[in-house]
Amino acid sequence: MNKLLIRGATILTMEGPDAIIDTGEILIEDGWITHVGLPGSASGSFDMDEVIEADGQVAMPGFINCHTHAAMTLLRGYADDLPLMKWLSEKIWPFEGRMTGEDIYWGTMLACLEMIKSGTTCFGDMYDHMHDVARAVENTGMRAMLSRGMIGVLPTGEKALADAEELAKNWNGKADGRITVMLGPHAPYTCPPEYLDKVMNLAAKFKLGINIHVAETLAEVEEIKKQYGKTPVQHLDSLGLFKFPVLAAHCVHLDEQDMEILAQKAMGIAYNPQSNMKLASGIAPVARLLELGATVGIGTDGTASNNNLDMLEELRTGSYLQKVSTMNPEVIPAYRALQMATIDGALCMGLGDRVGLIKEGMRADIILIDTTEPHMCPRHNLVANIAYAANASDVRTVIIDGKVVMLDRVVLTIDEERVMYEVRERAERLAGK
Ligand SMILES: N[C@@H](CCSC[C@H]1O[C@@H](n2cnc3c(=O)[nH]cnc32)[C@H](O)[C@@H]1O)C(=O)O
Ligand SMILES: [Zn+2]
Repeated sequence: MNKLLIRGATILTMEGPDAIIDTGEILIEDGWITHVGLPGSASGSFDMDEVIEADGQVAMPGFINCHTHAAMTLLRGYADDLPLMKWLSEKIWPFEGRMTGEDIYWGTMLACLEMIKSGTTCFGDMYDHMHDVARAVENTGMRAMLSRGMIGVLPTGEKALADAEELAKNWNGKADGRITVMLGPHAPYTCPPEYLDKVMNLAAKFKLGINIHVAETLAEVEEIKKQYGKTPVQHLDSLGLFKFPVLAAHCVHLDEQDMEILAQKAMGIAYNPQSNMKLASGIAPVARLLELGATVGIGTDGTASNNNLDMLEELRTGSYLQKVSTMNPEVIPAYRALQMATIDGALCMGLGDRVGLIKEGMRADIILIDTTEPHMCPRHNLVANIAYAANASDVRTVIIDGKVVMLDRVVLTIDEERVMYEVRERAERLAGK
């Protein structure tokens, strides 16, 4: 058995606003959190394989980015300052059409590197060549929910379905259980009802959830209303999509009935504040969705529309944006924002029984954040300091599934130089330079 002890840290368990343990310790055995408590309370702490001294640091669950397209790091800074439909059809899709599986592998490696260095331990992905994405997840030690993006209106629509089936067969539950699979029909405007029927048949056959972009822009809502006489959410509901566990990304333009449907029937909603701001898609009515009882996680979306994968930045923007758009500073307080970026993100991807809390019986996805820098001083409120003041570079150490993947800012599973070299070369080639 492998035993890892973290001691000296202040533990922000995320089990509740008061569930904070000062200078506590966490025992991890074979990747499981088996003890969380006061100093000296871990039984048999003398026979550890590894001890991490974490004085001056906060231990909390790793961040969970519940909506991204990891390999889009290759497109970071390639096409900015455009609206969604023009951005996708004129810039992004032609570039993506030139990508190979190897490109996607290296793009995902860079994303994993960036995520680990900013404290993200788990991400939800939707892309192409998912076998290569899975390889990167396996090699870097990350945890991920993977879905093959499927665009039904393309000639490759049928192949995408076959790929999705392959992905489920080959990778669901693999990489020591760190990889799970969902189906990824891209959006209602790219997947007509007959195509979504096929997706639902696959979901039933393989017992998979569905990851889909919904109601991202006003243009989408108008188009779907014109075609089907219903809002995107009500259209999907009438097709029976919500009989399956659905993770709905964006959900920016909703009416009250849409919000009730999502609150009652969706497994989760991925809120992507920075992407929605940058593409000027709009502001998702998250404060209202939460009032109605919806589960909302936070996503960065891909780095072509963000342009980074920094979850601390994202949760802060997400909270501030709701405050200003409702003109109510009380909505999404600091602790709520941290919940959305951890346990609620896990729930959105069906992983809430496994990760998102520091609690006995959960897998150990834990980050250690330094609190000794000037911008974290004084400590009136630790939660506010983390949610509103911490930087990605304050994340010192990252543990995923009980394995130390970054120790004191050195990523142990990835050759940083090599990854950046590969991505630079490939990005240039893909851009046609
Ligand atoms: N090219 C694939 C599908 C890729 S799925 C994921 C797609 O979502 C695209 N994407 C990224 N961000 C967004 C967004 O915010 N809204 C809609 N699509 C997005 C992304 O560029 C990518 O093309 C095929 O052969 O069917
Ligand atoms: Zn997306």
